[in-house]
Amino acid sequence: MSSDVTVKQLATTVNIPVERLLAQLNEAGIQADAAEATITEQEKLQLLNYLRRSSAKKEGGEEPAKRAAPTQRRDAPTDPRSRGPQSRPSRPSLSTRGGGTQRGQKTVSVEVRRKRTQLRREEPKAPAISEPLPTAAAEAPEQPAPEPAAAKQAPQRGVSDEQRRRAELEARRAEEDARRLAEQEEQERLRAEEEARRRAEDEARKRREADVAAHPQGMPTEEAAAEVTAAVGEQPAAAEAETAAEAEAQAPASTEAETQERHRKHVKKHEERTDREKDKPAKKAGKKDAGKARRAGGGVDDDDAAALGVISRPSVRRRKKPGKPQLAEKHQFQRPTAPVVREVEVPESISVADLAQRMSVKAADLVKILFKQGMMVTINQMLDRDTAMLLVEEMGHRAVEAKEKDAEDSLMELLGEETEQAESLPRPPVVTIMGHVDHGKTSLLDYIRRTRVTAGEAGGITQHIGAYHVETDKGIISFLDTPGHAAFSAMRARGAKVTDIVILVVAADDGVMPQTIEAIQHAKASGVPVVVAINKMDKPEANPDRVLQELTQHEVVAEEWGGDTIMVKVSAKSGEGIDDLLDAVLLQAEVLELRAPADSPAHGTIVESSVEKGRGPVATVLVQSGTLRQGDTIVSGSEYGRVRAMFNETGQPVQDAGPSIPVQVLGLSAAPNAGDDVIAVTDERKAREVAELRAERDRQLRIDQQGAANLEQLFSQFKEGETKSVNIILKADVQGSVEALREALMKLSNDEVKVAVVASGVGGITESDANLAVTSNAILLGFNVRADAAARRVVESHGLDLRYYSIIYELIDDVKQAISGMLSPIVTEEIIGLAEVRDVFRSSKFGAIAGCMVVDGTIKRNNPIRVLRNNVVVYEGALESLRRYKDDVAEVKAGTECGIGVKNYNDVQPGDQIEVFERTERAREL
Ligand SMILES: Nc1nc2c(ncn2[C@@H]2O[C@H](COP(=O)(O)OP(=O)(O)OP(=O)(O)O)[C@@H](O)[C@H]2O)c(=O)[nH]1
Repeated sequence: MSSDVTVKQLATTVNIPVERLLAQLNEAGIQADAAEATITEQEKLQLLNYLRRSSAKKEGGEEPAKRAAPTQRRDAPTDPRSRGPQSRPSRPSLSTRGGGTQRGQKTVSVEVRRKRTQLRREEPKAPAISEPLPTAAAEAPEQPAPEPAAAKQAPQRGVSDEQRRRAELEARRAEEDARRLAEQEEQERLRAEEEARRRAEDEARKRREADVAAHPQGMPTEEAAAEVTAAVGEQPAAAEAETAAEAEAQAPASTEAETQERHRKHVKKHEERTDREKDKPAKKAGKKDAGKARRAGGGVDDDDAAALGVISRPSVRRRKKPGKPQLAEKHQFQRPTAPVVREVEVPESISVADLAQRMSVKAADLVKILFKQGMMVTINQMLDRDTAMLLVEEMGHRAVEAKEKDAEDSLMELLGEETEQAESLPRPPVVTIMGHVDHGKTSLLDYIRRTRVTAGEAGGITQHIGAYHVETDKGIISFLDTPGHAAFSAMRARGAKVTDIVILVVAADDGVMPQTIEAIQHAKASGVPVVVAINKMDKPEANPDRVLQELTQHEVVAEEWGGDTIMVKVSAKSGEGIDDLLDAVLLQAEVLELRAPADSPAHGTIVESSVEKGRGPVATVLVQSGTLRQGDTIVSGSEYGRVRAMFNETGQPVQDAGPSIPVQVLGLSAAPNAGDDVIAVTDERKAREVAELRAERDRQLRIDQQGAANLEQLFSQFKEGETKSVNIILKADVQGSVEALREALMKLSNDEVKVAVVASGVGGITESDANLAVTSNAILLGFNVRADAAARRVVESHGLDLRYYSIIYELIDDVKQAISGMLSPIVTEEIIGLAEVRDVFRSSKFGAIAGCMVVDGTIKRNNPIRVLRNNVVVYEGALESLRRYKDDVAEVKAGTECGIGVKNYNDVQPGDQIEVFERTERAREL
């Protein structure tokens, strides 16, 4: 076969214009001026050499021979035609193409080849493929043909790179998924392992598939581009095909090896994690399994899918799942930006946890805050109200004192419910008689009682129990047996609204007098209707019209004068008009429509009480609603008890008493006060609880109102001549001091003021001393001794006056000056901190350092101190050093450890206390 071709044929073969080929031939020194000119094989080679030289010059001016070697070496593994001298045309082909604007493309192609070369470690078939080289060289002029192909391959290679990256990304994501899933397959470990293995296999297969899918598309295309770019002519096609096939076989092989390695690592990691984390909920794992299965099947994560613009079914499901979190995010977004200020109700005492809950914060946060403030607390520790309120304010909320719903409240609530439920029936009126002195109140009450109260069989003598009831033809009336508005207003002041109707007694011979007016005012202020009894009508000087007229001036207008007040002319002496009066009262009661339930627990008021010899506490109870029965447990004020017996106003025992009926009750723990309420309760324990609560409240009230024995108060009272004795309880460190002080104090007594040392002794002030001070209204004086914690509690709760002294003169002088009312400005000592010595360290440099725990207040570096041993002062001085760890500090708060060095005192012992105090002076106010 002749290798000679015409220029046209060659131009067609290499796909360049004939003119351009002719120009190149001419430049190469080959005579060819027409398309039909024949080009010999020799001329072809000549052209090829020319083109190669030309390319070399353009690329760097190097000689082709010099440059050939590296080119060959580089190309050798991939391009079989580069082997041997014939392979050189491959470079000129590039050069030819690379001239001018084509250069960039050429460079890209070379890079691709190199890349592929790196992937292919072996080139066993290179010699075989090199066979067509001469042909390839001969075909050199045909190089322009690959140009478009190469140009097209560039984006293709880009796509293949993208695919490879994606495949790798997939692999990585699959691994990540596997890891996440593995973490959540705890309780179903075996199954999870099995499944993970299966999934890992799936992934590996998928990755292989992905790689295979990526490489066959990418590599051969890329390879073809490289081959086409490198080779010229059609002959290399077979070799190229082989190379491509080889690449196909090779590249996945290496990728697969890597994949398998990754897979092995992944499975191992997964198993380790699975073993490590077994305690997560199986449910979660199950859910994740489902997701895993989906992902394994889909092979593409949602993110990938999104990146690829693909929405797979699993991804749709996964998108659905975060629905709630999305909502939550929405809420979060809408969360108010301003701090939420809560109104926090703070009871007397509250645990840290409860307080945190009321503020909707973590208990641990409160513990932290308290810790910063020097309080070491646990979440279950109870905080007092003051601390809790400060804490609430600290957290930015508003603290309000909680209104405690105590036993009393709940009892009253229960009573209210029961009263409401019971049927309300008409009840008798309760009457109080008021009027001016000597207008005949007592006489009237006595007359009614004497004539109306059915006397008991035993002696027929009516009892004075503070109230009685009478039975008339028209109904029952109860009278409170303590006349006068003072008693009435006293009851009112105690909140007892007992009276329904007031009988205002006005002596017909005396008319309206000052107390008559007061009575009118009291009755009106209370909204209680008045029935006027114009008394002493039997007297000749009686002038009822004058009474009517005077009453009118005080807006009490008789019916006959156009008003609404019933006025009855009576005589307590003769009994005239008494029935009319009772009728009038019942008529008024009718108007008032008085009703109360009878079938419910009793609720009433104490009218009178006393302690009688042989009977114990006796109380007259006016039942206001319900029925009081013998055997009932009642609570009255701060007393309680079981109704042992009940008597009526004639002294006869009764079993029960309904609304508006007064009875005398035996069985209370002590005599309650007039005006105290009486409540029947079903449970004695509850009665006691309420009574104790009230007793405590009363006690506190008394303390608040009166205060306890106070030196300043006593001394100020001396001036007013109200107090004639000063009671003192004296405790000192040694007997000598006690005696000396006692004697000195006794000498202070004079004719006007008596100083009484109620008790004295050696040692700290104890709880018993403090209690004695309470009962004897005494002042506590400690000389070189201190009160213990229990004593301090009593002192605080009763507001006792407790003073500490270290100098006898000062103590005596204080009392003396106080007595003489010449107290100079008061120098008070306030103990601001107390530390307990836990351990003592000896240092040659610092002497004895006491390792302390601050138990109360704050230890301040510059304040004076005292060292106490068993509550007795053993040293007074100053601090040498105050340290926290190695730092010198100015102060240390309660609950914190510190190191204390006492100036000039090295005898500190574990168990000692170091108190830090502050002296303040203030002017006396007398
Ligand atoms: N003639 C006459 N004297 C009466 C009548 N009522 C009371 N007295 C007399 O008036 C005096 C005072 O009567 P009391 O019943 O003590 O009057 P009181 O309002 O209770 O007086 P105090 O308890 O001091 O507030 C007594 O001497 C009675 O005897 C009456 O209706 N007619």
